[in-house]
Amino acid sequence: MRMVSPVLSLRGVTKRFGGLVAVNGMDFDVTEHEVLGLIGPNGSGKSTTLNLISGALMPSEGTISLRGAPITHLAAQDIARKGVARTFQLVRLLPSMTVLENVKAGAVFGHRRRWGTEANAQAQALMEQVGLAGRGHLKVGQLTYIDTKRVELARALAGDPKVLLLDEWLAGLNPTELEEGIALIRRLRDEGRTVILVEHVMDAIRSLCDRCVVMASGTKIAEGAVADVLADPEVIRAYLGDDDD
Ligand SMILES: Nc1ncnc2c1ncn2[C@@H]1O[C@H](COP(=O)(O)OP(=O)(O)OP(=O)(O)O)[C@@H](O)[C@H]1O
Repeated sequence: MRMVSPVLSLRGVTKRFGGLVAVNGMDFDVTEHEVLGLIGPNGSGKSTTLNLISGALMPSEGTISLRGAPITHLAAQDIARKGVARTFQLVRLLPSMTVLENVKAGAVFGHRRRWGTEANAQAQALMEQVGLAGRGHLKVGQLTYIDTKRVELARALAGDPKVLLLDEWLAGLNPTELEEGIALIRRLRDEGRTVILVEHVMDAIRSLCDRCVVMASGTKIAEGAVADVLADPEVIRAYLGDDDD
């Protein structure tokens, strides 16, 4: 059997906030070109897990490795530089800057730095890819909600990340936008990107993910092929106990 070495590995990753264990001994791998869904009821620890991977938070225990090299205690900007890019649940862009400037900022801070004409050319290509062609001159503050999300995605892609973390990127979209958003992520998948998708939209998980990891109360309760995991009685119980879904 051919061994596929993981792009990203978590081993025993734990995060405590005072007495609360928000993430409890998480173990999982993401292999190259895989779209891994990270799902679970509200408050189960998904965003905290992404924050630990991207370096916004430090784990209390455990190890996070990128292509076998530990990144556990690096600062967020160093982790970004090594190739982990993310989008946020609440879009974080520079509102007084243009779309083009925001996308190019991603090329400066990312894994593969680009400047000048090279950064411009790449930003134009990415804007086209995410559906923002011709809108590079607009200020981000003038955009519709879905377009700000497109900018965030293009900015995250601009540094050529080895792993892309999408934190509820589809949240808040109307049904038409949702279809466009899913198609957009599918294209990323088809071009071989490695992605962790935190998402409440189950149709998106079903249509985009190879595998998923399910969290409940900070702990991994299931992992595997999407259809199997979603049929797992423990997973169903965890979701039924969640009043918000
Ligand atoms: N900075 C923090 N300080 C204290 N507690 C926190 C902090 N961040 C998260 N928590 C708590 O950790 C737990 C996990 O939260 P987290 O946001 O990771 O869940 P989630 O699965 O992403 O939820 P949602 O689906 O609602 O976004 C929750 O109980 C939350 O209140």
